[in-house]
Amino acid sequence: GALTTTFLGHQVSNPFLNAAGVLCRTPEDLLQLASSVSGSMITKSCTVEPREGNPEPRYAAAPYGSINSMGLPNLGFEFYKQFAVEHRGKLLFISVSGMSMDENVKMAKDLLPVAKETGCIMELNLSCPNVPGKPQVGYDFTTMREYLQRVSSVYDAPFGVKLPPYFDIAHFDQAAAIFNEIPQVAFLTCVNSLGNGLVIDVDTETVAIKPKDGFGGLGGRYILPTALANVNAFYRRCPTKLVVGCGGVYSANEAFQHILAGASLVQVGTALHEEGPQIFQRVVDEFALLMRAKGYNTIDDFKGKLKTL
Ligand SMILES: CC(C)(C)CCc1c(C(=O)O)[nH]c(=O)[nH]c1=O
Repeated sequence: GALTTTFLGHQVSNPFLNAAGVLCRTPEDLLQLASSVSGSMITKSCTVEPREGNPEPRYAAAPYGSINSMGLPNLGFEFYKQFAVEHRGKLLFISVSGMSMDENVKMAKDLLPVAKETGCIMELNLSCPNVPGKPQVGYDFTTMREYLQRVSSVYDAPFGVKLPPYFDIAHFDQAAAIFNEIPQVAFLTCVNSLGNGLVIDVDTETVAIKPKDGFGGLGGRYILPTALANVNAFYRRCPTKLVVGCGGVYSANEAFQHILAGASLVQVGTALHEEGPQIFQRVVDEFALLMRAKGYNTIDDFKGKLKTL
């Protein structure tokens, strides 16, 4: 169909998938995704050991999106690796977010044979925690470069990185320079939630989530312009890499913006959490109508073709 596209040699029926973390932690979640219309799917960021995560409420819907401090609840690397081994059908991404560089290197090394065997693709979450007192790895460029050098030295297959949003042109330049040094980094997923927002309920005069005094990552409508800027900034700076868009996608309209900005695939997080996996059928139908209305036959007809003034 018109929405068919390829990603690192894998054909997908449409460019849509879930954002890591949403509807992808448990076997029940993953079955809902596998049986949805999404062209591909990704698992919850995992650590070597299973984790309970933070006390609830740890996710809250907000007027223009969502806030979360889940705390990396996941069933452990072995579960998601085994899921990849047994999975048949749509393209599968495995999100990895170890608690240390050693943990990430270990998971990458263990995932490699499964990736080569099954065609699943690793997405390394660079919002993973760093040494306490230091910023997340995605904001610590020295550590980020070391992470990517060490992972790519044990993982000789294409992989991607999930990036926090950047806001300073110099940071786009410095981050892109690092990614361009590492050929194994085949794609950049922009963006993870906007870190440490605060949602307040005026009636109760209280924060929305329990962990971290209510501080958490923002998703949804709050983050679309920032997500688009990050997609386009890295699309322009990393011509040998693919970009995956994530942030603020509720309909074909925002997905089209992400693809115009340079995204090859488009992830849906907050809107998927709020609407459920039937959102993929709705967005696919809307997207086909939008392409027809604009006279486009394939995604490549308009990918990255954003015009400037
Ligand atoms: C924030 C971390 C817990 C360090 C990583 C997992 C994660 C979470 C989470 O599990 O809290 N939420 C997000 O919006 N993005 C993430 O990357």
